[in-house]
Amino acid sequence: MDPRLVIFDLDGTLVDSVPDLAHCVDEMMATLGREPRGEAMVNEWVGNGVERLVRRALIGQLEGEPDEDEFQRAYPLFLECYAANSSRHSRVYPGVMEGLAAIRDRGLPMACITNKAERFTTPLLTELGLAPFFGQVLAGDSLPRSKPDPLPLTQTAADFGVEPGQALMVGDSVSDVKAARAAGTPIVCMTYGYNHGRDIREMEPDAVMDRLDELPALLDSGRLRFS
Ligand SMILES: O=C(O)COP(=O)(O)O
Ligand SMILES: [Mg+2]
Repeated sequence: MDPRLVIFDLDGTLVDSVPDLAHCVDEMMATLGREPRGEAMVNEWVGNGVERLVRRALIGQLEGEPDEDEFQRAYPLFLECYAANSSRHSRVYPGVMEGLAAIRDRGLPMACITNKAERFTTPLLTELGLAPFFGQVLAGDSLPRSKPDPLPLTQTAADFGVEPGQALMVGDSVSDVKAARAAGTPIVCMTYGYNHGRDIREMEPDAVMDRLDELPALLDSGRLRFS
């Protein structure tokens, strides 16, 4: 049995966005007279929106808060850089276009839910040719609460006229798993994404995939259960 809606996360699931994010983190750090962080560290800090990424970059770790004055100087620097560079080096992962096309050809509606801010989400989806696949896109600042809160998932399901348990979420991080569990939506995760340096299998998604074009076979296997 197929889901009645498939919801995709963006960063780390569809798009490898770290090259552009790290470039702008490092530009920002240089302007502040500080050391660059580099792609490996930025990889661990993506997933809770660009504001949280900037805060993490300033303190050099996942948890904690930077000096507020420095954040107020830093954040506009990052935003300006990323507005001009959000899809310069970002690429869809191998298998993504094929996987999305296969789900579309199966007649299943698709939505995208990201914690990336709306002003960056829309251009990125458009420039990488992903926008036409999605009937709806919710960004990190589209609603009062974002993933790991279930609100974007329950809202999207309602907008498509289905129950959350009739949808499938495809993500890459603990925030996706928590949001999906809280919404009652089955969740499959990509093994290659960004999960703060942890293997996503630890969060026990319903299944994992190495490439998105494995999704049709996973649906055919009957391993996933929808209400
Ligand atoms: O932190 C981000 O901006 C990316 O978030 P996403 O993985 O929800 O797309
Ligand atoms: Mg993600």
